[in-house]
Amino acid sequence: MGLTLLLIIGALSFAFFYLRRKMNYWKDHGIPCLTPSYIFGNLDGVGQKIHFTTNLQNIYENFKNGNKLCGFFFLQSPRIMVMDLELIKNILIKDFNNFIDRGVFHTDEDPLSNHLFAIEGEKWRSLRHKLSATFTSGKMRMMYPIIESFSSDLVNLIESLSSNKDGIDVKNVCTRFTADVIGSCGFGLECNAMRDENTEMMRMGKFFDITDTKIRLNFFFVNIFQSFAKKLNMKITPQFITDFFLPMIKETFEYREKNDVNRNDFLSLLMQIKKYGKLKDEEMENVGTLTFNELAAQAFIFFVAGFETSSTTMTMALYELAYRYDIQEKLRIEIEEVVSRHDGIISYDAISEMTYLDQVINETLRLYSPIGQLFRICAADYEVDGMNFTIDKGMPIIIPVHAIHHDSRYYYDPELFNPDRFSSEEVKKRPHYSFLPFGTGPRNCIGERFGIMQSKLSIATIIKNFRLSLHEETRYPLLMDCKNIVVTAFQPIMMNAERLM
Ligand code: HEM
Repeated sequence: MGLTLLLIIGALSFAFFYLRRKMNYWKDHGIPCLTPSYIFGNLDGVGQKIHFTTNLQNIYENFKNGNKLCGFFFLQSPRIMVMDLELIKNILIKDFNNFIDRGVFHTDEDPLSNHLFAIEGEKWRSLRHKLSATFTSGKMRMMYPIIESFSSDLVNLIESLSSNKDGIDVKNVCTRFTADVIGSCGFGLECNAMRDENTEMMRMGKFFDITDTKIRLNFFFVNIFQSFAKKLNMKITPQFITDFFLPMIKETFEYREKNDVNRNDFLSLLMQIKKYGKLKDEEMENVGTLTFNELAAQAFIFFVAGFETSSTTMTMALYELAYRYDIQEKLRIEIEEVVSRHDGIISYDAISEMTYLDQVINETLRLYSPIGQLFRICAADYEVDGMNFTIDKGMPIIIPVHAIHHDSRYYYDPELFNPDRFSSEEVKKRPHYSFLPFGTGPRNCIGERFGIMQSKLSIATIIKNFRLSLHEETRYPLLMDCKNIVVTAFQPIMMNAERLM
């Protein structure tokens, strides 16, 4: 009995001193850090009372003045938050070769996990090189008619819902539009989500809406304890997603190969790279072919990365426009004017000329960045310019995009939705790298053009055809859902839409 008690006391003391030493990491390095708790580090209340992004913003606000970076603890693991814009530039661009990877979990046992967002080093570089050709402005122009073909369904859907006395659930509408667009441009599928919201694609889209506790815990576990999770043969992609996507991509792929089908979508472009190591009719070097699993993982990431981000951007822009009649009216005047010069059609050239719409979207992305932070891993010890401090090899780095976008040093009255901040004169007054909704540098968002094109077309279509206002039960500002990893409102955003003739 006495020995057992002694052993327990010994083990507890060891754990205590081990943790205390660990949690002194930043203090020992002379780097500012909020006092962490031994169990949750600096994540106390995250996912319960506070969103991860807001938590980072609080840390940022504590240390932003006079510090290039600060430390924090992700549970017991030390991480760095970089706040200085020059240092951000160095990490994302100048010294990119030392910060290529994000440290996202992926494994060969989970074929859909080996996608561009997660893979590392030279493998990433080679794949990115291959895929870049699928996102040029020429390719966007080519895909535009596919997206445009959904405009009439969008108008019909809103019109059919507009008599609902509880208003229109705007997130639901935007998600259904995005499911149809991405299903079609990604996989050549007719999802019909705008005609029937219970389609499989909509159910799959909920994958990123990580409020399901089991999916959420698995997601965090595999990412935090990566080697352990690999030893346990764990996967990041839920089985029901793999069971849906892999056969669907395989079936479409085999059908197209057999029947020599060529369509202006991502799958066709990926199939060309798979077969020829390049796009078929283009003068470009052979960049090496893809395996079927590599192709499937890329088609899948286009869906995951494009789905929630684009529908959130559309939703939040419409929410702000419904609240701010003056901005909505100014935007409508621009849309009418530009469209009248393009035979009444919201064509690719027409949306390219809508500069105020660009400003509205940029301001939405500033205020509600769907991805609130960027991640990088330090590949080799890195001396920080102008500081007597070296970032250790393997250290995870976070760039707090949301906090920078809400920093009053860069954006006066930061909580106010004001698209005028993005006029070319105002943009020139701000420092570079104070606006990073798509990241920057060689590992920025590859789908930026597609995300913007889709958001612009849908917003222009809605504002041209409807006058929006918030339903009386929709609050302003919104209460955000702290459980979700992306920016999502806690309650549905309900709106009224009056048809314009
Ligand atoms: C408004 C819409 C979107 C936003 C705000 C957004 C934002 C981002 C951000 C912040 C990153 C990380 C960049 C970095 O670490 O520097 C990223 C990466 C990525 N995004 Fe997007 N994204 C959007 C739409 C899309 C779309 C439509 C697609 C695909 C069709 C896409 C595909 C990707 C991929 C594949 C990556 C990983 C790139 C790499 O690691 O090389 N995104 N996105």
